[in-house]
Amino acid sequence: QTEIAWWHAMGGELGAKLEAVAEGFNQTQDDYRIVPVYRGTYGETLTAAIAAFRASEQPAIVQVYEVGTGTMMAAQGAVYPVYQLMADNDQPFEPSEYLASVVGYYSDTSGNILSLPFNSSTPIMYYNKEIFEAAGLDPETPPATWAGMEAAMNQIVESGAAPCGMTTAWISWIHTENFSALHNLSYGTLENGFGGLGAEFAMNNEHLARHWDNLAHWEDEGVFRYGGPEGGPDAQPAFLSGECGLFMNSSAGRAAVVANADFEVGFAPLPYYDDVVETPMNSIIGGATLWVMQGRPAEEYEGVAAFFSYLSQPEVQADWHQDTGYLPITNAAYDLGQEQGYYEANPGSDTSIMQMTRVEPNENSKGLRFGSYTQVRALIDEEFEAVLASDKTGQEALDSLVERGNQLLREFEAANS
Ligand SMILES: O=P(O)(O)OC[C@H](O)CO
Repeated sequence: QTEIAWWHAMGGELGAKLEAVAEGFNQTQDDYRIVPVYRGTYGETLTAAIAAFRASEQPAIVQVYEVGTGTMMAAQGAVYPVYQLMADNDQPFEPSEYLASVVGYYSDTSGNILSLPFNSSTPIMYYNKEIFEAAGLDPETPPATWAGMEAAMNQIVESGAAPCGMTTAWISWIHTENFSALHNLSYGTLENGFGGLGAEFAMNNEHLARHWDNLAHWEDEGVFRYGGPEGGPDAQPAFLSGECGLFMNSSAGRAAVVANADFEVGFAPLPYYDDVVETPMNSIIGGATLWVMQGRPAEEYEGVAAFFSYLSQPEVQADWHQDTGYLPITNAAYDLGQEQGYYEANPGSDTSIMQMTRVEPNENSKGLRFGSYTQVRALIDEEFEAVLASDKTGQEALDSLVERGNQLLREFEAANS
């Protein structure tokens, strides 16, 4: 039996479900055994995979978050493109069967898909209906705008319904990148980096600056609680324990919410500033894809291709989507959920899909692709924390982010062209 290592970044409920998916494949045949290995956060997993490749100790499969795509695409020689892997191993693979917005994110300029869409998500809002009721808010009408959010946060705290109005995961992904997409604001030149390595950051606009200032102001007032850097590890516990009434997180936060919330949870699209856009754009995808690394024995690649075919089956995809809150990656998996009556039986389970597909994505909302973005994400957290500490205004922090981020982009461009 050939063992195939799969490095991943899924802890908690998601990790358990990922292991069940691998075991599901292992049970279907005897030739290969997928061995999942948890490597920490997305950032840590990507860094570990690159270091392992340099030391010739790379796994066959590594799960890389969406913002690592630019780095992986540039890592020629390290990556075995998925379209090629499937063709080399005679496994059928039809990109048009996958959701268009997901395929576009992970294809090269010739339209070839380079990594396997496995767990794509998009951020949504969760809220505690019991806290809403206790605060005198309508539990069936979550705030749609940031003005409504401010009023709801204040009412939750002032009424004594909970000590915290709102908390959030991912300042970078939700309150910087998706914020820009929803409000139809450019994040960077050259179509947010899709047009080539020469792109520059351009997110230092007054609207994002105001939003960062607002978050800092609400934190000062005690109605917003910062969840920490990168994924915001303190946010989900603060929501699940009933301390914060509203919570923004990946649609895949659904798994933990369903497993652990002992109150009724509402699901809603992300709020927007109605003086910036009349109606918000689509949100952008997050989550991760599976990249195959070069340099492993041929029999491992046969097994990887068979595993990827297994992962793409409608039943496997639909189960994973429904159990976790990740998007249904194939059209067939979404159709299957509809036939099963899943979305009707589970109100809010399609909030993510609706929000992502409500308008045709444009160059500000189809996503971003920049090199060295793991480091840029760390800069976003650092600059945002400087605003929280009142060391900088939102505008000063974003100007500094653009300058420091562009420095990283120029270094990345020089190293990869
Ligand atoms: O929590 P996930 O897996 O949906 O990922 C969130 C972000 O997209 C990571 O960049």
